[in-house]
Amino acid sequence: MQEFDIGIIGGGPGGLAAAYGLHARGMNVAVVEKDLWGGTCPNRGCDPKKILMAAVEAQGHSEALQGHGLTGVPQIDWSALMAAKRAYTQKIPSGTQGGLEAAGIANFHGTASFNADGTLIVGDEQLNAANWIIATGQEPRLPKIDGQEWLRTSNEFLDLDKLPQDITLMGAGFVGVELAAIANAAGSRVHLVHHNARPLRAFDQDLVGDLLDRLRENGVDVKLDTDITAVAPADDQYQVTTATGETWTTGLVFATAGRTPVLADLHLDRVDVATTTHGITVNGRLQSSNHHIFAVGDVVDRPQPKLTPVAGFEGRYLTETLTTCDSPAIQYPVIPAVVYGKTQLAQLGVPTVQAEAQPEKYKINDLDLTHWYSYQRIQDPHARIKVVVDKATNKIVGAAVLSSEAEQVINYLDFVISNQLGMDDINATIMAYPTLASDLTYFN
Ligand SMILES: Cc1cc2nc3c(=O)[nH]c(=O)nc-3n(C[C@H](O)[C@H](O)[C@H](O)COP(=O)(O)OP(=O)(O)OC[C@H]3O[C@@H](n4cnc5c(N)ncnc54)[C@H](O)[C@@H]3O)c2cc1C
Ligand SMILES: NC(=O)c1ccc[n+]([C@@H]2O[C@H](COP(=O)([O-])OP(=O)(O)OC[C@H]3O[C@@H](n4cnc5c(N)ncnc54)[C@H](O)[C@@H]3O)[C@@H](O)[C@H]2O)c1
Repeated sequence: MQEFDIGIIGGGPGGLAAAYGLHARGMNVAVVEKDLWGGTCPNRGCDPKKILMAAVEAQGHSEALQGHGLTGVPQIDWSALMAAKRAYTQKIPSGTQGGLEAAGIANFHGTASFNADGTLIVGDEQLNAANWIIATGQEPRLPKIDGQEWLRTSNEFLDLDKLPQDITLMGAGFVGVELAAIANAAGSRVHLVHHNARPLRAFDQDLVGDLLDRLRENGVDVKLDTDITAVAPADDQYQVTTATGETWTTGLVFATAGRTPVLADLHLDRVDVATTTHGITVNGRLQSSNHHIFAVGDVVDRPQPKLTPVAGFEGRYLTETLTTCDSPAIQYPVIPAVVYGKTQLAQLGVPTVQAEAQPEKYKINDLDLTHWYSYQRIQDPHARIKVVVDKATNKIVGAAVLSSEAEQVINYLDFVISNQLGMDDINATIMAYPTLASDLTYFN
């Protein structure tokens, strides 16, 4: 039996943030990982996806400048792009584990499960800790349809040796829309199929509509209100069937219909940890129904979006909580969300739908940016922002942005909102011109 102050299950962004923070505060910490050290984000999530997106973005910028100074649209060489991605991801697990070793943090590779006495089994090892942190993340959900066994997931997409000429994505959430943008840019015919009329439902629906229009213009077959009911092999391809009897043949079908918490191996029933279908139930201190077991990251049942910076924020919060008496409940700052692609959709702070419902409190500046200098310069085909302003303070409290530059604009606005800056503060700052940052002056 090995004894620790804190045992952390899951070596992704949430678990690692907690591990390094608690170790720095003098705690004797152990981390357990069953698969790839580093977790989803750097191995099969954000980072590999964004490497593929680099080529997508470059192609999008080149397309926009055809007839405006550039000729010839660059084509994506999938094998070379995948090699570039692998050159990055292959180093992640060993590099992450090496970092733990170098810091002197105990690490165990294997699947962790609890015993009824509250100790943890990892292969042949038995660990005991005063407190535990569960950071086991989420995994792709496979919808229950005929031929479920033929469905692939984002894990396989982000490591495909060869991209089929035709693919089908089942679900138009973050993952489905981003993979559609990548496959479309790389030359595949993409069917993006969503079961209801509200894809990316957490985002401003006008801007989601604009984004889907852009995908359609680029050749993506977007099907809303369409239920895929069966997938069956057909020669070396697959036949897809919908509830209305529509069928088509496609190279591969990917389930992009959401993710589900990774709990199965843990035997949480043995240690009285309450869960829902959305993950581990926690109080404001990220403490589960077992007061010695905490949870962070994607595996937590909470309303905040499941993103890497949120997992890291929670990990750092537990560093405080587990080393300080009477720490307050977690308070999240505003959280930016970005759907990447040639056209990016980003959102932050008070949602436009909430602002529309409270016209006495908020005004919305709905600005078509397409003809603004920053976007004309790069010939961005469609750029729009909705800025939510609190009428009482005249300060920006939220925004929804659609453009090829939305990821940058949303981070500038994050800085403005998080620091409660007003237009006077913005105008008092001299920013390099002409840049996206200097546009901030004109948003309110
Ligand atoms: C395709 C894709 C793209 C994404 N893009 C972005 C993006 O652009 N920006 C962004 O902010 N977020 C993005 N995300 C979300 C982001 O990856 C997650 O929010 C983040 O990884 C959550 O971190 P985590 O530590 O909670 O979980 P994870 O990173 O999932 O880590 C959990 C770890 O726990 C391990 N584990 C599970 N069970 C056990 C067990 N019993 N014993 C031991 N170990 C166990 C797992 O193997 C895993 O390594 C993306 C996700 C996907 C799938
Ligand atoms: N850029 C980013 O930051 C980024 C990228 C990818 C993932 N993520 C994170 O990972 C999480 C999971 O992403 P996701 O896209 O897997 O989930 P999601 O919940 O964002 O989207 C899944 C979508 O699939 C739909 N769906 C469910 N069942 C379906 C079915 N049978 N047929 C068709 N559609 C169906 C759902 O209505 C939903 O809109 C996100 O919520 C986000 O927090 C973030």
